[in-house]
Amino acid sequence: MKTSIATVCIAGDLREKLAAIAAAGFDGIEIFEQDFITFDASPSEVGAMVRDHGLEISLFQPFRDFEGLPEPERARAFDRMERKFDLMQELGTDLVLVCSSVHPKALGGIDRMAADFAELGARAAARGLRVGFEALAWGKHVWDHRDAWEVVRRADHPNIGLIVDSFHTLGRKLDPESIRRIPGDKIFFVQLADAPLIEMDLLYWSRHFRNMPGEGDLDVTGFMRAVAATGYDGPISLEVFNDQFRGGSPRAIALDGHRSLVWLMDQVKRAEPDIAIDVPDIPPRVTPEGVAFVEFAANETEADTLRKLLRSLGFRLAGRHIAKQVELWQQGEIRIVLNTDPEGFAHTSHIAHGLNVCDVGLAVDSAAATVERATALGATPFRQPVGPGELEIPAIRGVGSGLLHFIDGTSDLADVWKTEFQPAEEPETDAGLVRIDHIAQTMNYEEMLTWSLFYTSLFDTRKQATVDVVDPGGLVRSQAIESPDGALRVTLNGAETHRTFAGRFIADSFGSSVQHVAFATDDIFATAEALEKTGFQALAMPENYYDDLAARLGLDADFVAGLQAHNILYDEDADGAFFQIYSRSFGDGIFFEIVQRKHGYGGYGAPNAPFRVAAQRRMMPQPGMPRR
Ligand SMILES: O=C(O)c1ccc(O)c(O)c1
Ligand SMILES: [Mg+2]
Repeated sequence: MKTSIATVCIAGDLREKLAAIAAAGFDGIEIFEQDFITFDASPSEVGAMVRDHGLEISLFQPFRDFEGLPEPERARAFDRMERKFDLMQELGTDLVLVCSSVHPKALGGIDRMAADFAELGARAAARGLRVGFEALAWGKHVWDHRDAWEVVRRADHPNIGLIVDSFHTLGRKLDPESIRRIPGDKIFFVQLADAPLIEMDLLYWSRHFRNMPGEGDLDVTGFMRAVAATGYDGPISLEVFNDQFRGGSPRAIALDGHRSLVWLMDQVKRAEPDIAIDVPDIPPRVTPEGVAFVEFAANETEADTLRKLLRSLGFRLAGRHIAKQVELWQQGEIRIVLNTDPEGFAHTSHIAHGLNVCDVGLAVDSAAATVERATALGATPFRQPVGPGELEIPAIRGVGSGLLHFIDGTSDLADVWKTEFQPAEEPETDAGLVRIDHIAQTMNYEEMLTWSLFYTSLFDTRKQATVDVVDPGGLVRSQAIESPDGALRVTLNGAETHRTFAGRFIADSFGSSVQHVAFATDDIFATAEALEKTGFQALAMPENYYDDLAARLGLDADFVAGLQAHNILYDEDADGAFFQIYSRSFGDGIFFEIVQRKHGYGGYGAPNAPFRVAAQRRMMPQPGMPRR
């Protein structure tokens, strides 16, 4: 199955767009007329430029306000189309999209429109060209693909077909199943876009908020299943109008687009096993089993700070690497790897970002299958030289600057801690931290969709609704991505400005990455008491917070006093309760969190986030003042 993307989807001039589209692996493009007109080269030069990139022009679009016009506008529309036919022939494409009319003079009537298309079909056929009719969700008379299909059916011309666009169908809440009964050879082209569910004017929503399949809330998979069932075997093409994408990195957006199509067609193929769909077989979405380790890159001074902090959190040094300056710190099932080695990826990462989480290890069923799926989705596999006695652990580059390693239980990989580390013989210590609850990654707001698509396309995960966290320096949008059983929980935090605590972290560490790691305890008060003995310094929460908490949730005074005594933050949802303790931040604003989930609490303490952020900001060094 061929893939295509409309040139409107991404930033840059036509040349930059083509380079990015070709590099991402697409087969073709929809040339948006605007992109052609603004480019200073002849149609045949543009056609050659596209083909030089190994791409074909799968569609020329849009042609507006064609059908249903009275004379003399009708004759004018045909003349106009003849000029565009000339252009298409010079460009080297045989298909044009006509979108349903919004012309004030356009008349209704299926037969009138069908007659216009029948005549247009004859003119197109004379030149060996084809015309596809698309129902815009806000068309004057035609705004439903079923009506567009009826026009095409009655036009009854081999050179006239239907174009379906998931946004117009799903945005109008039309049932995509109605597409299943249309003959596949009468569908000339398929455009795909997703969008977040926001109540607003259809046209505005379409022109500014579309996103890649899987990035929004529409059932693009259901739409594409119905299309696939018709036997349609033409290109599947992205047509995404999005303000951020237009100003984003052409390469990154093109890669996201290609990834979304690979994900989509894999979903469709699995859901419709009886339909022959011409896409390669790839391993299924991976079920994460947990976070196997979190690795910090540090220099010696930073490593000392981190060691002290880890000890104060109840961790112990569990092992030293057989060959490298790498330590393993452990508590419960939590493994923190501290890498100060002067060579390798961690060192390079430290040079670029300073103290940072350079690597996250995930436990999966099959590490090899995970890398295979990730690679099919456009991720870059990672390798570095393996020393004697070391294992080759499958890895990829994550979306930020870090790595993701995959550890499975079926091979020697499960024994990596025994194979590569010598026990440190330190006495067992414990503050009751048992496992990693979640990992929080911070990025610029514009990168959030890239990250969420990365996780949701590779792993069996779902997105929670986005919440806004108000930082005194601006908004931070936060979205959780979770596997069904919670074994992997990642929160994505998109900073709009560099004045927020999260934004400052990105600026100071020169890139997006893990800003905090949350450890789970099964008894927050026991943990808090243990931490008092180990010298842990919690982030101090103000009295105002506790007064409000008591009032807001109607809590018992003794209970609130207990929370306050240990700087514990608290939240409740319909199911259960949530307790949080924060560490002070270190490095460029990294911190740890300790959480307890009671009775299936499903969130992340979003109501507490503004108060936590404010407390962290109070601890930040102010100009001319020492850090408190
Ligand atoms: O917003 C528009 O006008 C427009 C144009 C062409 C399309 O294919 C489309 O889906 C929307
Ligand atoms: Mg369209």
